[in-house]
Amino acid sequence: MLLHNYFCFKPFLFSRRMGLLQFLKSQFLCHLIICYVFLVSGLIVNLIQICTLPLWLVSKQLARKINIRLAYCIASQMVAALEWWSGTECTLYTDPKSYPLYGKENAIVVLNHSFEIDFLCGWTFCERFGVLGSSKVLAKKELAYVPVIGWMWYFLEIVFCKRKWEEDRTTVAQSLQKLRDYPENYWFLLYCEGTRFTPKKHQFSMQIAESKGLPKLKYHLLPRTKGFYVTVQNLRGTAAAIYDSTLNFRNNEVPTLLGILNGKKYHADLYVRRIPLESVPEDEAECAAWLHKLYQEKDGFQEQYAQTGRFPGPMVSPPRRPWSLINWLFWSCVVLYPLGLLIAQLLSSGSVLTIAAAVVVCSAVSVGIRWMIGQTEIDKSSNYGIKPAALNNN
Ligand SMILES: CC/C=C\C/C=C\C/C=C\C/C=C\C/C=C\C/C=C\CCC(=O)SCCNC(=O)CCNC(=O)[C@H](O)C(C)(C)COP(=O)(O)OP(=O)(O)OC[C@H]1O[C@@H](n2cnc3c(N)ncnc32)[C@H](O)[C@@H]1OP(=O)(O)O
Ligand SMILES: CCCCCCCCCCCCCCCCCC(=O)OC[C@@H](O)COP(=O)(O)O
Repeated sequence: MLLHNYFCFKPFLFSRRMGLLQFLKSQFLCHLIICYVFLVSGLIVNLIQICTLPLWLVSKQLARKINIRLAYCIASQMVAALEWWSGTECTLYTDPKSYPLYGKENAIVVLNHSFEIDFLCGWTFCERFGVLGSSKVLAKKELAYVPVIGWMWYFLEIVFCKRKWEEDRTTVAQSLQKLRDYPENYWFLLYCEGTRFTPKKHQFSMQIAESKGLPKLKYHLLPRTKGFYVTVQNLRGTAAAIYDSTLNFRNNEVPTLLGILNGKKYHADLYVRRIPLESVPEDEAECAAWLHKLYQEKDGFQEQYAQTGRFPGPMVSPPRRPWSLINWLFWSCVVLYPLGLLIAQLLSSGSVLTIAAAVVVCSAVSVGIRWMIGQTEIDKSSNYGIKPAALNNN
């Protein structure tokens, strides 16, 4: 019961209308198994990643390629939860001429930051275009300490920022420079809004827009331009294009990671415009103005979505691939078999103390996973964007 409460699941009554599969998907035991597989396999992968450290000295490119595959083992489990467990559908609106280039070039992705699972939908598109293991992001430093994902990112050369420009201006540029000779195609994700959308942050950022004489945005926070400028400047000649991406969900749904774990099916729509990198101005002020204009256009696309339920342009649904599921099944076999043996041994031992110790460990793991899921929740979002930078409590 205690474990159940940690996951805040709604009280559940089996109704005839609900299929057996849906019933199973809502069961705490299933969630526990999925989370156990994710956590234990993730920690094993983290350990293997540490073992690749000496290889970096001998062959950096080989070490990177191995780490791309190891990162895939972790990230694709979350993608499998979205596309195979919850059955969430992902539709792409894009120009058919750009479509063949996706996954075949390095690109900087500019995405709105309004949903708890926007990063997971991003990952799902990465998976479908074959760049999941190598995908990158400009992430807040706090995420580097999240077990499994944050630790994996260290080996993937993810670019971290403190969201304090005085400190970030050199570290971010240095990290970006290192990506210039990356051996495989990657998408570099940039949430220019810098934090997740909340009404309070929106109100605050629109005051800033007003003070700068910029038009107000209805669906976005005012974009931060410095990270965008430094990314474009440092990846010029390496990244071919900006993928201006605007995400929304059908039926005004508010998707969550807990919803995905509960097997809830959502429908994501992503509008992507491919903009050649050469068309982004080199001058800093012009580049900032270019980004502000981009966000005004993005706001227009969201308005159109709100009015009509669709984005401009033709629709395609890039097919889901079996690899994320195969990867999950592989890791399940690896980590569930020893667990089964351990449980059988525990029960046959009949020792109350050992069984109590197992329950305590199990509860601790549940609390740990619940904390990790909490990192994705908007109501636990930082104060960034509602206070002067000096007072930020990230
Ligand atoms: C075909 C398919 C296509 C696409 C598929 C989609 C996606 C897939 C791609 C890849 C997937 C990869 C990975 C995904 C996995 C996981 C990702 C998960 C999470 C990570 C996300 C984060 O951590 S977001 C937070 C960190 N990132 C950022 O903050 C980036 C943006 N920020 C910046 O660029 C900042 O400039 C900075 C961080 C570099 C520096 O921060 P600082 O606070 O010092 O900022 P500034 O100096 O810029 O701030 C002051 C200026 O900002 C103006 N402003 C606007 N609003 C405010 C406000 N509310 N408060 C204060 N100031 C504000 C202000 O006026 C200043 O303006 P100036 O004109 O003076 O610059
Ligand atoms: C297989 C499925 C297993 C499911 C259970 C496992 C749960 C693991 C959860 C791992 C979470 C990792 C966090 C990565 C991404 C968080 C993205 C995010 O949205 O970060 C917020 C920042 O952008 C801005 O921060 P704020 O200033 O809004 O604060």
